[in-house]
Amino acid sequence: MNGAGRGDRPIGLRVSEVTVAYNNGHVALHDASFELGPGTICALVGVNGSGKSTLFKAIMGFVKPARGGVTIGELPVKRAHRENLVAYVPQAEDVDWDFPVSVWDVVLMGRYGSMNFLRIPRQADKRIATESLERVGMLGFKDRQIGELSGGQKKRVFLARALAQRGRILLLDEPFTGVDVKTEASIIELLRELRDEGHLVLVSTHDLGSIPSFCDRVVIINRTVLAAGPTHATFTQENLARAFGGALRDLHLDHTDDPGSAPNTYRVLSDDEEPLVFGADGRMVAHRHPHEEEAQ
Ligand SMILES: Nc1ncnc2c1ncn2[C@@H]1O[C@H](COP(=O)(O)OP(=O)(O)OP(=O)(O)O)[C@@H](O)[C@H]1O
Repeated sequence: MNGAGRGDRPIGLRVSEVTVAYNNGHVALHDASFELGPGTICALVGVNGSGKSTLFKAIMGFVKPARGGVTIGELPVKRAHRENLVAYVPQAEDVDWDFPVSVWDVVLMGRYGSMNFLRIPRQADKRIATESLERVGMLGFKDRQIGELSGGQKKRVFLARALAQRGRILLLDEPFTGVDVKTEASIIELLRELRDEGHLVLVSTHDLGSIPSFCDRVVIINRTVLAAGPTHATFTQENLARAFGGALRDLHLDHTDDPGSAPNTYRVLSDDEEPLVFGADGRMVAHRHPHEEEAQ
């Protein structure tokens, strides 16, 4: 473990004018800038191909920006990763599930950065791996091969690996894709606990409807940062329309049932998950249907 080192302190993240071009010349991100402090859950949203995974890869040091840079707790990326400050939960498609390895081995990998070159786990490593599996409700599966788990169970095991790493920053690439409602709720609960312990959690998701319920901040991207800030100010109809354009279903509801009151106009943006409902003033009413609001 890092003992009383930097790994136990609150750590923020700064992305400054990051431009990433792939070898084929495609510029996936240009001039992307935002800053996040510790004790925060931030959603990263954008259409397919908008550069979310590329941004994670730049933060992880897997791709090198052509311009700009990332600092993690004031440290450059390489140094921050040597100090185990960032844990990453990749998209399911980025993992080779046929690799013959048990759930226990996957979670112990989260401890590699703290082990010596022989990678023999100490009691403390085993204790942390056990606690991490317990925290995601997967301890009972510890001897299973990773390839034999369901999609949602695999996600929870990778989350346990990230927890075992004890990074102060957690990057989660689409953790809710293909998981059931109960698992999503338990992952969100865990992210809230981590936020309250001072972690910074950056989570990319297409599940727009759930964002206002658990994210303090939002970064909206489309090959650059379109908007970044507190959820209430950033997660607006206007910004979402800019980012998603025709990719979201957009309904207008004129709500004129009560002849005695002024008509309310609702606008519903939906990504086929929970709909987002905005009032006539463009402010979010709820992430539910207006008729549900009415029934309360
Ligand atoms: N290794 C690569 N080589 C070339 N182009 C790439 C590479 N990886 C990604 N891209 C391109 O960069 C752009 C951004 O991809 P990225 O995976 O970052 O998007 P994303 O926002 O994570 O998308 P999704 O929501 O579909 O996961 C896309 O146009 C993609 O085709």
